Amino acid sequence: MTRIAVAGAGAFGTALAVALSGSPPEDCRVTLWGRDRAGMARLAATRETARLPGLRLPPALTVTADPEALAADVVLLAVPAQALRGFLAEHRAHLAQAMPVACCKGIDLTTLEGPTRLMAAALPRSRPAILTGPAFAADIARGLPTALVLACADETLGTGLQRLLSTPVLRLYRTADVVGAELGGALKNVIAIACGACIGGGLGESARAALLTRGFAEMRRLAIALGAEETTLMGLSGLGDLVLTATSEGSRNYRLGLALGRGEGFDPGVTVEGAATARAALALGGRLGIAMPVTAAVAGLVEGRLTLPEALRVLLDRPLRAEI
Ligand SMILES: NC(=O)C1=CN([C@@H]2O[C@H](COP(=O)(O)OP(=O)(O)OC[C@H]3O[C@@H](n4cnc5c(N)ncnc54)[C@H](OP(=O)(O)O)[C@@H]3O)[C@@H](O)[C@H]2O)C=CC1
Ligand SMILES: O=C(CO)COP(=O)(O)O
Repeated sequence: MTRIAVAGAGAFGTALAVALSGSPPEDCRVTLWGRDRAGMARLAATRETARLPGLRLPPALTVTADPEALAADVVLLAVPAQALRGFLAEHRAHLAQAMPVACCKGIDLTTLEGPTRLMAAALPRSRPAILTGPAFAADIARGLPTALVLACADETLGTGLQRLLSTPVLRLYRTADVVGAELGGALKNVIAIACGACIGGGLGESARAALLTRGFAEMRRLAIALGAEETTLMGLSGLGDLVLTATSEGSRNYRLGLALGRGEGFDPGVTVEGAATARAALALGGRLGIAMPVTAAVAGLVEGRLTLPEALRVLLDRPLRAEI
């Protein structure tokens, strides 16, 4: 019996827990853990959540706020990237024996580290993995076909996780390039905000294609400098997730961009990973001497330092150069 715990009962954690408990690939038991005791008691009773309207939790899925549930064999960490460090510090003891799998997309603003480095620092005996790629929680929860990538430096552990976490409709690919997988997922959110702002500001689909492509060049430059393999960025976590989130109103990052472009407000309670990650990526780029003009424009927009016309002018006034 393999015990899988999903930590974080938001949209993504709930969708993953539902997918895994609806069609257990092996002899395993799935538990969804959330920090909000009253909310988890309500979820256990109603089997419904406002984060995924229309979904009913399968009977096989256990729902709890008891942190003892985190002492499982495999724990999927589906809390936002900026909350991960605090979550790991708080629950280190429960997670000590678990195989942790990050399910978040971002770079920690304080340490400038990705999720797997945070996990390795907090849980030194673990071999961290990350599950990432192009899939909206709502699509996974509805059982639509999706593909993600499971990254783990240890190929044997990675192969085991790939098998354990795949379902007949959730197809996992595998890579040992943990850095590339986590940076692809983190950085695409920044470019999705840029693309949303472009459309929201009425700049047109041609401009969005240019931003998406030049933003992707920026993603690759930074990721490779940090040790990623280019092929990983060309895959599901990177190009695949960028195409999804930079073109769909299903993406919260894209919707924040739309709001910025239109000069509208945006609910600060919504998880939008690209806002903090833009600042973190810019800091990393500065440290490594890598030009990141699109990321700088997004950071300026999000922080209110730049208007959309000003951000556009900065991008267009850059010296003409070779396309690399
Ligand atoms: N939604 C999607 O389509 C996808 C999301 N992801 C990634 O998944 C991650 C989570 O996003 P998502 O589930 O959508 O976000 P949500 O906003 O839907 O949920 C976030 C969850 O994290 C919980 N949480 C926040 N801080 C902590 C903490 N310190 N300790 C414990 N729990 C905490 C929240 O609890 P509370 O409700 O109590 O605040 C909430 O349940 C993000 O990195 C996102 O990029 C990846 C692929 C798809
Ligand atoms: O990462 C996602 C899909 O792959 C979800 O994107 P948002 O966080 O922008 O909603």
